[in-house]
Amino acid sequence: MSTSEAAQRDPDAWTIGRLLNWTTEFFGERGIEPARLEAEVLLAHCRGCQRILLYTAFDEVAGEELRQRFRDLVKKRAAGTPVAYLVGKREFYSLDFEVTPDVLIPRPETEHLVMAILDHAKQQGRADAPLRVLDIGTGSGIVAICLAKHLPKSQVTAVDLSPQAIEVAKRNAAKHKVDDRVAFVKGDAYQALPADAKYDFIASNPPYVTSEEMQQLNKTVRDFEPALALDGGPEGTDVIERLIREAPERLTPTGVLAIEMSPMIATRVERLIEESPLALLPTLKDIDGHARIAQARLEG
Ligand SMILES: C[S@@+](CC[C@H](N)C(=O)[O-])C[C@H]1O[C@@H](n2cnc3c(N)ncnc32)[C@H](O)[C@@H]1O
Repeated sequence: MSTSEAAQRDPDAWTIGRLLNWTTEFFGERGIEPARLEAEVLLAHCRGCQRILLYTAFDEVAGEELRQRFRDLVKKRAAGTPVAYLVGKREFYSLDFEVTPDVLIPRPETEHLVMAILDHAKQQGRADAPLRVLDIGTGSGIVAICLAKHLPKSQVTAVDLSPQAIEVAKRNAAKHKVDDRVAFVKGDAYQALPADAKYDFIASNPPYVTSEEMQQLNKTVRDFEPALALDGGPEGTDVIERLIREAPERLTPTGVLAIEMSPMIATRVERLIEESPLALLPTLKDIDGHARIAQARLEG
């Protein structure tokens, strides 16, 4: 008897479909959204299949071992652990990246940071040039690695204060076969870089949550993602101020600095650029129309 025939005989059998429906309701009641998607991602992970294949197995009875594994993850998710940490990966810019609790979970907004740099490289007609690129606060390495992949002759330097994050980023660079062109540096912003090093592009998604906002963050973010990746100090601009202040010495004459920020601090970040020797370029909006990427270049 096949597992789907078994399901037809026993309406109480835990089929893939019933597990999904039950978990979607369970997550929904606890405010875990998108409930269906999260249930699917966890079940597909436990079953070792793509999410889409759950639908062809809808009537299949789930074995005890699969149910146990799934139950454990559902419990952890209900207690707040983000799905990306439970499955150990997240997609960004159409690539899969390893994530652990030592790194921020990649956000879709950050794709605008990658696109901003790629657009500048194309506009300058230098996408295939041997560019020098710097990513400050690399975390899982997503920005550095996507830029290395799409700027095939570039040499990328990726900096982070967290040695644990750098280990994750190194594995991601190897996985995506750009480890020969991405150098990782443990350090504080520009401090550990050679004194005379200059870059064609500086990208950063720094910590930019204000101290007040840190208290109001969703528990799944505040209690599980690294504070070092989020906390931008009282105004959210502790790291951003330093990135802007020291950029004039770090950019090549045609170089561009692009910084991801929260729309809440956009005006302040633009003012910091205007007060610096840099020229402010138009701020880019994200898909929701929020000011998201501040940009600057050397004056003149
Ligand atoms: C918002 S996360 C961004 C991670 C990754 N780039 C991304 O977009 O998902 C900020 C990162 O900056 C690092 N960081 C915080 N302060 C730093 C500093 N002063 N110098 C270098 N890295 C820093 C954190 O460890 C964290 O990995």
